[in-house]
Amino acid sequence: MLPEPQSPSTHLREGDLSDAELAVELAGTAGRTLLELRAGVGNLPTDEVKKRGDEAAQQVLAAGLAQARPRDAVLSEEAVDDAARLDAARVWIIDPLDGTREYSEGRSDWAVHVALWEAGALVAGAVALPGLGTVLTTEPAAVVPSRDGAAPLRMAVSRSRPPAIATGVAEALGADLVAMGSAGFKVAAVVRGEADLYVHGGGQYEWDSAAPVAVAMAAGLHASRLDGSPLRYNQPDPYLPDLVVCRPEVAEQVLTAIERVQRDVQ
Ligand SMILES: Nc1ncnc2c1ncn2[C@@H]1O[C@H](COP(=O)(O)O)[C@@H](OP(=O)(O)O)[C@H]1O
Ligand SMILES: [Mg+2]
Repeated sequence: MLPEPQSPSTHLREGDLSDAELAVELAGTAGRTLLELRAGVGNLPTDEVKKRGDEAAQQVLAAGLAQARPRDAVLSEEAVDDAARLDAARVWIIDPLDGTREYSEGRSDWAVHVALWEAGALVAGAVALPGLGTVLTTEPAAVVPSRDGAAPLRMAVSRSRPPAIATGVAEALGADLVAMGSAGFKVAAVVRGEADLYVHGGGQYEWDSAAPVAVAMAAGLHASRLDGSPLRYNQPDPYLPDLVVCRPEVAEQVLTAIERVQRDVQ
């Protein structure tokens, strides 16, 4: 039996939960709502399932944030961007349904992202993985399992639009490619020890990576742009087209491989 979709408004009050606890609560609630919705859609066209999923999850997160953090700004994939966020001290960066395609296909590789940016840094976040029945968060941080250093690296990439750079980097590292949907699910695969790195280029937005990167960095993983520079959030243009998340012990090797492959294709 799936849990009843809850309206967070029934019990969320300002100050009841820490920021990380709130992120977990909201991402988990949106995830359960999405599972319930999908179980009840029958054979609706996939575009309609995507639309309903995006809307339902947005509604849960927006209502919960308005209730529990009424003074904070929000940047969401599913809402009109309000420039007031650029002057706000605290901004929630949310992707109500990441991996919309996979969700609509009945797969489990999709996620709900809730992150908090405060004064220049990601300070709290949660990534719900409803298909796996789990939520990763920043506090308590996830514990990344150890890996067999002799085994080939496993590199998570987009299953529907793998970036041009992916194959070259995998070859340079002798890595096996593991294709899956959703930026959050791929970062979570590295956190969960199912993959060792995630490389993306060619297009994405702040909401696709903010919560996953918050969770990954809290767990001690490396996260940066492909050129090794820091990922910056709450920028005027939320386009943030590339990133790499990997185990810290392979970060230097991975960044060197990316640099070499990018130089070769130029
Ligand atoms: N080239 C690109 N341009 C813009 N967004 C991209 C992109 N490649 C991936 N994304 C976004 O990143 C998320 C993960 O994609 P993928 O599964 O291909 O790795 C998806 O988010 P949404 O599902 O929230 O739209 C997708 O839209
Ligand atoms: Mg997304």
